[in-house]
Amino acid sequence: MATFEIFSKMLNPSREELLLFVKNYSDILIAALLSIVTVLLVPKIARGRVTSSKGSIPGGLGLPIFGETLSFLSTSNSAKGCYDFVRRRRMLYGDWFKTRLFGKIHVYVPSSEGARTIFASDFATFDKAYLKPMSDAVGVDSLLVVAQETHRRIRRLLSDPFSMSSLPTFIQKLDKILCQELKTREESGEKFSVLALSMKLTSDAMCTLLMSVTDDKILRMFEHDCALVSDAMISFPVMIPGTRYYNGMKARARVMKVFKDMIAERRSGKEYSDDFLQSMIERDTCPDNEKLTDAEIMDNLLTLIIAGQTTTSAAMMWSLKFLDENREVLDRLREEQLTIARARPEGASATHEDIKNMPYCVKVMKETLRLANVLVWFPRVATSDCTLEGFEIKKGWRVNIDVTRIHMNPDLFPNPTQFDPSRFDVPEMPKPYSYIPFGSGPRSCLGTNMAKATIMIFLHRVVSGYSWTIHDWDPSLEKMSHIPRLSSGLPITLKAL
Ligand code: HEM
Repeated sequence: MATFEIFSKMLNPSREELLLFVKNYSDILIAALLSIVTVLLVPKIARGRVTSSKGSIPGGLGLPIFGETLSFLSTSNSAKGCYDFVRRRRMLYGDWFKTRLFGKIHVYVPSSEGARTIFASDFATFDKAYLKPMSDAVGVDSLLVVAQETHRRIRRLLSDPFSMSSLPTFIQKLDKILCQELKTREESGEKFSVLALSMKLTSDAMCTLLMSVTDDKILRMFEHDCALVSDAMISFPVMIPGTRYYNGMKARARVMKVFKDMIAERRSGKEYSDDFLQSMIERDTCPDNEKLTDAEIMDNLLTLIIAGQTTTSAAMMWSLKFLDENREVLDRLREEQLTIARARPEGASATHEDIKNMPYCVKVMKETLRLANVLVWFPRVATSDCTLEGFEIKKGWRVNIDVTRIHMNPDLFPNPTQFDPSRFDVPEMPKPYSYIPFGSGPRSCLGTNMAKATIMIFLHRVVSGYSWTIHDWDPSLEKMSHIPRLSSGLPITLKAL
């Protein structure tokens, strides 16, 4: 193409090209625009670096109000992922640093001691705090964002489907879906993305467990729309068509409408299987503290699907990559898994009992979660002035437990970038709160047992049934994701053993 034509195309983009540009860069464009306006309106820009005096935390706060939001968004929009924003600042300021994002001062807490203090003071000195787009995505009645008293009630009522007693049924349902999906993919011989498969599996398993949804059209709608809502969690929260935030909020509205219709249908007297949604509806006549409002049911159904799907599916994807890179670990795991598979009658489901007999798989799962850090930090807000390890924290500051730093600290985990399940040969961790993939305390992960079981059943079926070939080794991370995931999704082909 002649140079003139190239320039002419750049200056006169097609409608599709413009839309694609807006979709990919809208958050950064909006943040850049707002930053420029601030620079013009505020006469003195306090760009100064805040240095460390005794008790104060070092860090650069950037522009007034917007702080380093632009840099955060642009790092999140790169192939290194949003945690690179933290990594770079740690190199500049040291382990403890502060920054300003979306108008709030954020402190990153890099130590297991700091994590312990925060977990122990959850609901007292600290409370949960999400960035605005995150709380908009899950809704004001979500377990993730409600205040202490409401949290206690909602958590108690949500706990049932995630108890140990519900696990055997969940494992059977998941195993059935998983076996079918793997068989279909192996038989087709075609390349597929592990991430896409694990997103589908976790979404379907959750929708079946919570609402007994089996209609494929509705399942695909949930999978698609919940992923859009999740994508909106890192975005600039303004309703401009074409942006991630806009698309996420529209998807949220569609999902809410389906939930509302399902609740109305069930109340109209249709018969339904015994599931979480039904158990909530049957509480209609209970006192207020023993039930959920419809808005609470809907926000929390969405929360559970998103919280369970994105985290667990990312861990499943990383587990296959780490195993492929560490063949001696894979061989040992396969030996264990084949013993279990061969002891089971032909065609029978994997069971909860099977999982209890997989000591090496437990270590592989734990090491995957340590190295993958699917939740890169855990956000809180200080509800009063306090100190953390001698550093002053002001009321209203965001305090992020930097679990990635803790899990990658060489003093706690020697040679931390190495995938080495044998670290977990010893039952005790090197220090309390040094291994916290599911958090701790009153806000710890509600789906811990389910997530562990899902990853282990996945590993069991893949490793004992198939070998795989990875078709793309590009280490780039997905852009604008709050969860580190390979942008390739890890494309593989399967071959039956
Ligand atoms: C590998 C998978 C998973 C990981 C690594 C993970 C991790 C976490 C962590 C670290 C927290 C606490 C965050 C904090 O303290 O700020 C959390 C909370 C939560 N998780 Fe998970 N999670 C996973 C899977 C699941 C699943 C399968 C579900 C259920 C469907 C789930 C539901 C929740 C909920 C509802 C909360 C909020 C609890 C509360 O605030 O009381 N998670 N998760």
